[in-house]
Amino acid sequence: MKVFTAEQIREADAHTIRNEPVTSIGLMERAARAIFQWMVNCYDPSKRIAVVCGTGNNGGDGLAVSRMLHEHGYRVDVYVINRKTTGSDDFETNLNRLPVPWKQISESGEIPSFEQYGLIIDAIFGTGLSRAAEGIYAESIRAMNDSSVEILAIDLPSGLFPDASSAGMKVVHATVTLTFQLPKLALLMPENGRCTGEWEVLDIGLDQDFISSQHSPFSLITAGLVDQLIPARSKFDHKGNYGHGIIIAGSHGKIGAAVLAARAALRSGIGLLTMYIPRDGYPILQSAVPEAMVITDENEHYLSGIPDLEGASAVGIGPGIGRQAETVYTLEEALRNSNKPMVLDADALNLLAEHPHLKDLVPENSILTPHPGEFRRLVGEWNNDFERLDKQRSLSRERKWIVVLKGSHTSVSFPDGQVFFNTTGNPGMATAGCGDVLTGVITSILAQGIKPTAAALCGVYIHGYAGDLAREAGSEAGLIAGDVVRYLPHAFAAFE
Ligand SMILES: NC(=O)C1=CN([C@@H]2O[C@H](COP(=O)(O)OP(=O)(O)OC[C@H]3O[C@@H](n4cnc5c(N)ncnc54)[C@H](O)[C@@H]3O)[C@@H](O)[C@H]2O)[C@@H](O)CC1
Ligand SMILES: Nc1ncnc2c1ncn2[C@@H]1O[C@H](COP(=O)(O)OP(=O)(O)O)[C@@H](O)[C@H]1O
Ligand SMILES: [K+]
Repeated sequence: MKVFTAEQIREADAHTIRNEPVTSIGLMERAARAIFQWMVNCYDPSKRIAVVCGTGNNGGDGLAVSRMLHEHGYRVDVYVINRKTTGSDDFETNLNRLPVPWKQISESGEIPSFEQYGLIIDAIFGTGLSRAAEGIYAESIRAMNDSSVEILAIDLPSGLFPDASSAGMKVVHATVTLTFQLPKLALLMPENGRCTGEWEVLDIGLDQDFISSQHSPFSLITAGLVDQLIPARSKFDHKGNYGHGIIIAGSHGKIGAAVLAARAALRSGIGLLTMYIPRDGYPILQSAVPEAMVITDENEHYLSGIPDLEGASAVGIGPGIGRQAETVYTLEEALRNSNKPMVLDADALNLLAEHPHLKDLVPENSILTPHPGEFRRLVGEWNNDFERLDKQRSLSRERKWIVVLKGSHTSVSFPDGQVFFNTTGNPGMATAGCGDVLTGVITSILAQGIKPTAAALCGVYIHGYAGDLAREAGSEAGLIAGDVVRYLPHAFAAFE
């Protein structure tokens, strides 16, 4: 699924109106109906609802939803902010159709007490926001946020720019955002998490051919996409068909990282797995993961040498390796000896940041999986998440790397400038070791002969999906990295 800019959404609206054909007010009615139907499934009519509208088309949506709610027995109070001049045509039409009286919120008047309501619908601004909300708009937003009432935002939380940073601006803190047809970039940015709440995309029937014809560098990773990319196994296959991966991991006190990566790799379909670890990890790894072969470094506590990488179909390096001076040699030699894309994670990335000359040795199309802290060490500071996204895309373009920037909606950037945002995963995965599991999953899929771009997308999606299944079976707080491994088979089952 593509992510569109506000401009592209406007064009898709206009194209649909011209070509379907449907009137502009007809399309607004459809959008409002989609919101209304979603609400009917979630809220019963006992909830008293405040609908706060601007005077553009987002406000028009709010008025149409108010009418539908009223007709179905919901108690709605409609507020319009600052109707000094006339609103958009469709706003005015819907104001005339409104079967209940409405109240004005003006610069000179009072802001209603929202505490009396069970729900606030935010229809002040959508994709048409042209500057920061100020004056009575900002005050209304503040009053909505200060109330303890749930807020449902239509299309976007008001005050949020769809395609640029809104850091420091007054923005509605929605509990849920129902956005039309396609997601907007702002919904994917961690800095906006407090404003967007949970969000969902509602189909309003915009022209699919037009949407397909439009280029966007941004997309979501969906189950449908993963289904197309993930390899099927066939009846006469043997383990030689599924690759031989080598994972270089662990140091004294962090052998668990190697165990997690190994278990995850084996649970992700790899044919053969060799783990390269410091010597004192040998009994732990062999007993914890008997399915893996183990080669040990001559050093007891940390890595200082390098295994033979000849014959490996993929190499992953980094989980728990630490930053010992001798381990720089391990990384450097692994990079020098690998003639194909690798997976680099954790301290391998920190060592790259500390020894920048090593960056030139990283094979093209390698997959780097930094969390934001590791990413900062690689590229420096950023002022907001849009700038962070620019830095990620630049790093991918300049170095020809696939960068997997981890977090909620992990972003996967390709050397050609494309970025895919993940749709699986949950805050329960913000716990030690989940990154090591991801390294195991991606290395495993890469070892099976899948292109690095596809391996990164499938790995990220399935890792998050396994985390979601683990949450379903337990809870967010109780989730540990081992649970993600445990649910990997169930996650893969969805694609067999
Ligand atoms: N036919 C269409 O184009 C459809 C549009 N839809 C709705 O229309 C919305 C976009 O509508 P609009 O383009 O009218 O824009 P909005 O309703 O988002 O808001 C723009 C209006 O607010 C004013 N404005 C912008 N920033 C302001 C600020 N900081 N302070 C004060 N006033 C400000 C603008 O001058 C304009 O009048 C979408 O988000 C969606 O909710 C949906 O009804 C689907 C169909
Ligand atoms: N709030 C969240 N929502 C979705 N996924 C998350 C969230 N927090 C963490 N994750 C996922 O969990 C993993 C954590 O990786 P990382 O921070 O490297 O952990 P560690 O270094 O402890 O192994 C990443 O894949 C990340 O995308
Ligand atoms: K809104």
